[in-house]
Amino acid sequence: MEIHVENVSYRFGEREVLTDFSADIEAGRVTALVGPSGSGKSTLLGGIAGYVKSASGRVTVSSGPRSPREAPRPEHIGWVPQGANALSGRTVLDNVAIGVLSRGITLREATEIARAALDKVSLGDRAASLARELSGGELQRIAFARALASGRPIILADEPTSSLDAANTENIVELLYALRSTATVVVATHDPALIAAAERCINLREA
Ligand SMILES: Nc1ncnc2c1ncn2[C@@H]1O[C@H](COP(=O)(O)OP(=O)(O)OP(=O)(O)O)[C@@H](O)[C@H]1O
Repeated sequence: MEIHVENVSYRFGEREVLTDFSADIEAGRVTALVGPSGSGKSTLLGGIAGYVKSASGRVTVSSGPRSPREAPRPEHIGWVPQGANALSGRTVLDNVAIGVLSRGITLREATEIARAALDKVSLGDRAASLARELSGGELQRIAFARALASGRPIILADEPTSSLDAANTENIVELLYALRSTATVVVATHDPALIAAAERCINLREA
């Protein structure tokens, strides 16, 4: 799915963020939103997700260049929160299946989808572990597995490697590359390793 950001400005009280900002984000590659602290990376992710409303301009999504544009809906967006965000006393499998169940499918189907997503993030062998037994890097991968299992066409991740070491960062980069064949992947980041790996960087300060 493509994302179209057209002349948006966001306003928080007196403060304006991203004045008259535009960008088109294509499907099929990893896009990084970069820029100094406070430049509006998280705000723009929230705008794409549809929960931060712009003061002017609009954000729309479409399934291709010639397809009609529409406002992003919750069912378009897989949101990957930053850092540890799992139910610590539940298994890794439960943590992923819980999100899938909200689609109204059977427990058995949800479990199968969750297992496939865990395999894709290389956590298949930890499915029965309790989330509290996992490392920070593994917890971040659970968050990606949830977004993946949701089957949503846009995956948004805010600073997904901010608390990770080099090896775990490399795992996340590989994961982003794997995800981009089925979803449009956008990350907000300061991490030089992730910026170097991204196929496109949108610099919010220069825009
Ligand atoms: N809900 C809010 N209420 C008031 N101000 C806000 C709100 N959300 C964001 N801001 C302000 O908007 C500006 C941009 O914030 P945002 O979090 O988007 O920046 P960022 O580029 O993601 O920063 P960082 O790299 O530090 O995470 C900041 O000055 C911030 O204080």
